[in-house]
Amino acid sequence: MAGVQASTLEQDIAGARRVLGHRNLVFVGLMGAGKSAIGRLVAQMLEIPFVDSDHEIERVSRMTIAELFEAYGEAEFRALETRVITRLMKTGPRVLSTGGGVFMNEATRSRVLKSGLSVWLKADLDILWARVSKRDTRPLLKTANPKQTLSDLLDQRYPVYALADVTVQSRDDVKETIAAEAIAAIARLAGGQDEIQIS
Ligand SMILES: Nc1ncnc2c1ncn2[C@@H]1O[C@H](COP(=O)(O)OP(=O)(O)O)[C@@H](O)[C@H]1O
Ligand SMILES: O=C(O)C1=C[C@@H](OP(=O)(O)O)[C@@H](O)[C@H](O)C1
Ligand SMILES: [Mg+2]
Repeated sequence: MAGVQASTLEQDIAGARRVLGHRNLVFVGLMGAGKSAIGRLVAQMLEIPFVDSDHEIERVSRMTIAELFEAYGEAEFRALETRVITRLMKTGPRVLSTGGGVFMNEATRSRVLKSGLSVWLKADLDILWARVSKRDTRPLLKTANPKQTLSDLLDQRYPVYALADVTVQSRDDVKETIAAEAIAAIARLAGGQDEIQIS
């Protein structure tokens, strides 16, 4: 019944907000997983602020991600990304959707695991490819065989993304359903973890 589902969602929202406390909810995962789209939706549902690290980088640099890669190279982009995430992790709560490389940085990952709550949006290669191939905004995929590049990144990164606190399967279902699943998964952490304070 719709009423029962609605009240369950409301309970999950309240539960997730309690579990989160002052922490940031950090979405991690590969390009196309839906971190930006689902993160924004989850923030709306939890009624907490939303920040996308790529958008924040574009705002402070006044350049697009593609322009940054082009002008300064990946290393400089990563340095900027680390600075932005480090700053954002100091206050909360908010939903923070990261770029796919953020959680691969060991120091950043430790910071997120220590003071945030991380959700890995996990998706199969074909779903990721179907989504990212519609746009050419991702410089790492400007290769001779971008699907193979994505597949290689998946092999390298999935063992690391798996260190996130929660895993949610991102699939071809409406975004609201995936967002609700992420919220339910966070609510289920109640009692399972000590509150971690932001330092
Ligand atoms: N569950 C979904 N169903 C349909 N389209 C989706 C879903 N999740 C994400 N998308 C779309 O896929 C594309 C990539 O999503 P995005 O949020 O930018 O991923 P990421 O930030 O992880 O790279 C966007 O066009 C987004 O609207
Ligand atoms: O995986 C990566 O290393 C990257 C992912 C992108 O963000 P999305 O994961 O939001 O596409 C963006 O930060 C940049 O192109 C690099
Ligand atoms: Mg994104």
